[in-house]
Amino acid sequence: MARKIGSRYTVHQVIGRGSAGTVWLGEGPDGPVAVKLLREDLAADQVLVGRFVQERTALTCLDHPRVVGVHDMVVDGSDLALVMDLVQGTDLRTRLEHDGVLAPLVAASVIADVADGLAAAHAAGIVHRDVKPENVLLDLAAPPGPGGAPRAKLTDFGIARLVDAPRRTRATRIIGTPDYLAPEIIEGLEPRAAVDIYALATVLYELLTGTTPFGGGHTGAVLRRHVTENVPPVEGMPDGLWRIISECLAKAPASRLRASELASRLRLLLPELAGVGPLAVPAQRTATEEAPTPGEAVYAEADAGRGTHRRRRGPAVPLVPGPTPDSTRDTHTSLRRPSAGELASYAEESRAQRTQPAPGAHRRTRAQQIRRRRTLAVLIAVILLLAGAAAAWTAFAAEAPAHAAGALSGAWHPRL
Ligand SMILES: Nc1ncnc2c1ncn2[C@@H]1O[C@H](COP(=O)(O)OP(=O)(O)OP(=O)(O)O)[C@@H](O)[C@H]1O
Repeated sequence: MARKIGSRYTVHQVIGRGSAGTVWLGEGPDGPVAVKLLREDLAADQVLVGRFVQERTALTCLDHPRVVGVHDMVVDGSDLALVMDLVQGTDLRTRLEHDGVLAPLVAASVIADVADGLAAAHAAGIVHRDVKPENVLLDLAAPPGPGGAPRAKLTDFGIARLVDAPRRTRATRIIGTPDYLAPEIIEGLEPRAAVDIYALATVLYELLTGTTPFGGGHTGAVLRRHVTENVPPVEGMPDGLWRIISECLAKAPASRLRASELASRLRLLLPELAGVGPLAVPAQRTATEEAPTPGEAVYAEADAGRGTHRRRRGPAVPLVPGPTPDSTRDTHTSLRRPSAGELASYAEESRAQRTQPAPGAHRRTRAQQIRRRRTLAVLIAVILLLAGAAAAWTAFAAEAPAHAAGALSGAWHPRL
């Protein structure tokens, strides 16, 4: 079903859905484009429309091969649309879901591409603020990079901030996706370029291990870990990659690499990563296993219905035509920022949990608890069954002589 967007674009087919709207395959005066049509409620928000128009230049000025370019913005009646480069391929989340983990060479090459895009954005004074696998598109039509790695492009610059900002963002709220939030954002500092580096290092860790370093469980637990915990070394992780990840996940923003440094450090490592197989990682965790501590319970509401770990799906433009992906998932979010007291209590909880040093270990302990509870339940059931059987036997034994006598006499009498 074709539909006109403004006077210059026609859209034909939905190629994906995100929390802010629907992405369509379209046609413009210069050829095929991707058109992100914002949700009606957002498009009807005059403050939001005003902000989009104000930021038009910032959004459309970024021209870099590793960034999905925004060519145009259309405000037309009830339509508010961003016209973008059309990327033929898939997004990094879908690739990760398909593969589980990526080989170190492929992961490093993809992240180096994204770091190049970020370097260009940061040089232009733009902070992305929502770097995550969903916002990295893999251009499968372009010649592959080292080790056959697909070329990556970063998309959705500033969209989370624009969409969340007008009505919901106050000094007390956080914009972003919990797993990728730098600690300084949680502590209330103004997000600078280093927040993107922290998020990108989180993505690199996730590509290599299949899980984010501080994710899992309720949002409050995730925020606490960002602020108070350090990532323990991962068995089998190539040293060079581990050093880069640790530097970029530093709690102090100033200690992190800059985007251009990150890109060049990763590229220097590529030759030694050639031929290194993907890490052997344990089975995926189940995020819902972890119950919130009292301090974290305040975030349960933010988690409800959002499914911070629901992962999705959906190609950008599939090279092989298939069914239209339905990618309805709320990925970025506006959260209440924890108070200083809550952060301090998170730190206390962290100290109390010293026997559970790593998020992975934390989750394993929780799984063990569940197993222990199940074993206990089975034991109690067996004990109750045995007790019942014993009581029944005692009662039977007490009555047995009389029954036996009656039965014997009853059995014999007729024959007498
Ligand atoms: N420029 C593009 N070219 C091709 N496909 C795209 C493009 N931009 C987005 N897509 C696809 O459209 C889908 C939805 O993208 P969108 O940016 O709306 O949401 P998201 O980033 O996945 O999630 P959210 O906006 O909730 O963070 C994704 O599957 C993505 O792969």
